[in-house]
Amino acid sequence: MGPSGAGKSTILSALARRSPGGVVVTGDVRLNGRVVDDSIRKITGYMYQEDYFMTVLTVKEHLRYMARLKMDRRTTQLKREHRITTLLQVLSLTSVADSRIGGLASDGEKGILSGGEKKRLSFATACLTLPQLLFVDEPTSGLDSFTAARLVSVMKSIVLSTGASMIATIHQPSPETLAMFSSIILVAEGRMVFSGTTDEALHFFQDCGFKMSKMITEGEFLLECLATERYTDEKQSTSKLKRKIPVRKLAASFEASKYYSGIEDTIHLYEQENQLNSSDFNYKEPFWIVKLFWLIVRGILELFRNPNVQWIRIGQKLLIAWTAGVCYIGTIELDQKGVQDVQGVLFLLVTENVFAPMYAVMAVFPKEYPQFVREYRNGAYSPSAYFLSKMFVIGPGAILEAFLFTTLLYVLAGLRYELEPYLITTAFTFLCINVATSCGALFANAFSSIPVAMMYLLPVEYVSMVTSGIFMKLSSLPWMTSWLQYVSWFMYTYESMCVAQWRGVENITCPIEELRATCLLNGEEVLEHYDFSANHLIRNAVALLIFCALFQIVGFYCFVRKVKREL
Ligand SMILES: Nc1ncnc2c1ncn2[C@@H]1O[C@H](COP(=O)(O)OP(=O)(O)OP(=O)(O)O)[C@@H](O)[C@H]1O
Repeated sequence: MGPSGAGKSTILSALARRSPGGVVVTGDVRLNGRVVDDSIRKITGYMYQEDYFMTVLTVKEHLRYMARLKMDRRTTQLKREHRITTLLQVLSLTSVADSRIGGLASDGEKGILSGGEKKRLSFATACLTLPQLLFVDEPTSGLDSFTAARLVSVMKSIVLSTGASMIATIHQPSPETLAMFSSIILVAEGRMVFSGTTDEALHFFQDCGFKMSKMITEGEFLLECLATERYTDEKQSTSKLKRKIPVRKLAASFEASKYYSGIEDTIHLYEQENQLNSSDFNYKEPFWIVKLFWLIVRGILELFRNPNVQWIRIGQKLLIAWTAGVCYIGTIELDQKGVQDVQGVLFLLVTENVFAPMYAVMAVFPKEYPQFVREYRNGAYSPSAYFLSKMFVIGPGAILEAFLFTTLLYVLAGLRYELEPYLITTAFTFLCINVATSCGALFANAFSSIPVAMMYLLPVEYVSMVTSGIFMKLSSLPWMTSWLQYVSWFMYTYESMCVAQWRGVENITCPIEELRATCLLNGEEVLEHYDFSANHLIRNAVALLIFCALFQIVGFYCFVRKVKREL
């Protein structure tokens, strides 16, 4: 307990070994005398001050997925369901078990669960694994004093029923709430100022010269003793304190007091009597592949539940295909004008299948990052399982969009009505889209923010587009930039689509016989005109697969590096 900014959350996360990146923690964290490492994350529960949930899930679904990701792999389905049902009942969440969790206030969405219900759901999530030690950061913030006291009371009964311990930070407890804590640690300016029972704390501060007015509660009195701001004019102070003592001095007085030596004796006793043995950590987390599976299932469910993500984008795609397609209806013939029209449609197919999926993926990673951080710090899954699950979840949606877009535009524009060219066009659309999504994942994770990522991505995209053969003859590229065509995934896709349309076309009409020398008279000439070769299909497919793999590997490396740096 301590005033705002005293360092409560910092010390709690340090004890739970969940400190954010950049926070330097010195010393050991000991559990019954034994030094613990980061594996403590898997065997302890942690409830954060702010809630982050996948808001389109229902309360029960959320708990079910978290149970699959976190509960001991030996737990049976029956026991999992029983644990969820019990928690829902004890935390009075049964009536909202099938309601969607709703958005965060900061999302601008209206939340379906109330603030108190979300706090209880957070607590249920932290309790799922029956942890023997629970860290709870400001469980009562934002709640009225009655609801806060009720919540702490329910938390305490759940924790006691499993024989566990709970360490909570608390800002301004009501007398009822404060009375529920068996001992308190008072913190100010990042220092421990007192540790013991509430009664001992009152005695300690009164010994230090503070006088408690009858007008204020015990909690208010303790907070006022720790208040760091100094009043220039005593009359401005609502405090009835006799005098102010700097926190540094208070901490020194505590260290010299009998209460402090009592703590040292207790620690010593615990070290001797309560050495943990390895069976205390008898927790077997679910297998990596099982976590990956449930992350994919959860991601797919979210995708289908969230119309903004999927259905609207599919509708938008079909609309673009239709709008573009109707402009070409009846225009494509095997003549000189038709060549330009076909090349135009192919250009639309390539660009539309690159930019939209790439930007969609770029938006996903930063949006979900806060929730990933929470779940990762709680030991729910690894960065590799999360990253791969995203690729699996985003891939099919993007492919469905591409398939619908390509098919509609292909038919409306009247590209070659034969199975083989259609299949080649669709296959390269799939490959291109996978390269684009992988590239989006790479840039989203390689840079600190999306604007910075865009700053680097746009030039790369433009170079890739300019050297694709759409805008200039590849043979006319100057020698120092001609190699760029081989790193242009636009080029590999565009060339393959051109081959699909023009390979085997034997006659393209020329309007004026005298101009035959300047006309493109068959498909082979069209391909030659663009410096493309009909033999490059396999090469292009392999190149796109290599791009995809490369972007995924580097993207994953950047994601892991970012996680390691920040967490
Ligand atoms: N021991 C410490 N040494 C240096 N800086 C610290 C220490 N403890 C906390 N801080 C810094 O003080 C600031 C406030 O810390 P923290 O958020 O933990 O406070 P809090 O008591 O939880 O605040 P609130 O009640 O407003 O959530 C943070 O910037 C944190 O990095």
